[in-house]
Amino acid sequence: MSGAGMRGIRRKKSSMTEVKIAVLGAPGVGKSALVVRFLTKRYIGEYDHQSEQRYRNEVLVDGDAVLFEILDTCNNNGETLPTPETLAWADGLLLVYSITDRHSFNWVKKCRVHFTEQGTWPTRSGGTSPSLTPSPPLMDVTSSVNPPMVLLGNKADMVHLRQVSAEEGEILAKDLECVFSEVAASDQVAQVAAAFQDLFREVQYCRKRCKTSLLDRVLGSKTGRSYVRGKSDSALPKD
Ligand SMILES: Nc1nc2c(ncn2[C@@H]2O[C@H](COP(=O)(O)OP(=O)(O)OP(=O)(O)O)[C@@H](O)[C@H]2O)c(=O)[nH]1
Repeated sequence: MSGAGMRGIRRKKSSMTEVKIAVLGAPGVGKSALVVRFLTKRYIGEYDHQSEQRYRNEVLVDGDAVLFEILDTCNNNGETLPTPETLAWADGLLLVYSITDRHSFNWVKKCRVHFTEQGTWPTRSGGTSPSLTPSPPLMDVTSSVNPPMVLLGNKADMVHLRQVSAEEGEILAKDLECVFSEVAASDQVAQVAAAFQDLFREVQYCRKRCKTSLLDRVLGSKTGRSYVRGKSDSALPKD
């Protein structure tokens, strides 16, 4: 990000919130285009397909600087499902398909089954890939919870080639209990940024919920809290 772009960001290095996001999807759905759009506001049209890329950048969310670490994954054959290492590394997942590619939508559906089979957000003490440092434990690994996710139907500018309806995206998002939107990395800056920011808020909510449930357990509290996924923390009832 340019110096000018960073000028408005309040720098609180020591206490800056960090978030690790893995961008997952079938080949060619626009993963790199979305990441580059979010971090630089630019769209360059052609991107490296050979290897996964990692980015670290500060971005302003709700008035605070957040350090985004983003893994732009590489799925060369279109069959590979997210590895346990990637899932263990990430705080949140951006699941991407292209509205012009039915196979890419099916790939995300396969991921959903894959998560269910795993039964839980993979344990943080699991294996680490050589290039990835695991985050500290986020939540109780014995609980069965979906990872914080956002589902994106990319290439929404190509409606004439649409193969997946918006309704299908909404249904899948309901299933995954996550926020959904259709975007076009090629045209939209704000909408793409909003998707990453929504995911960050989901991760923050999860972190808070994890702390709360631990506290509940320690204090023996029986009070339950409900959460409407997709709402920002500000929309949640105050303790
Ligand atoms: N029309 C249109 N094309 C897009 C959009 N987003 C990405 N593309 C194009 O789709 C192609 C693939 O985009 P990438 O960002 O490389 O896709 P990827 O998912 O990272 O691809 P792999 O690295 O092969 O997995 C490129 O030619 C992009 O320019 C979009 O919103 N609309």
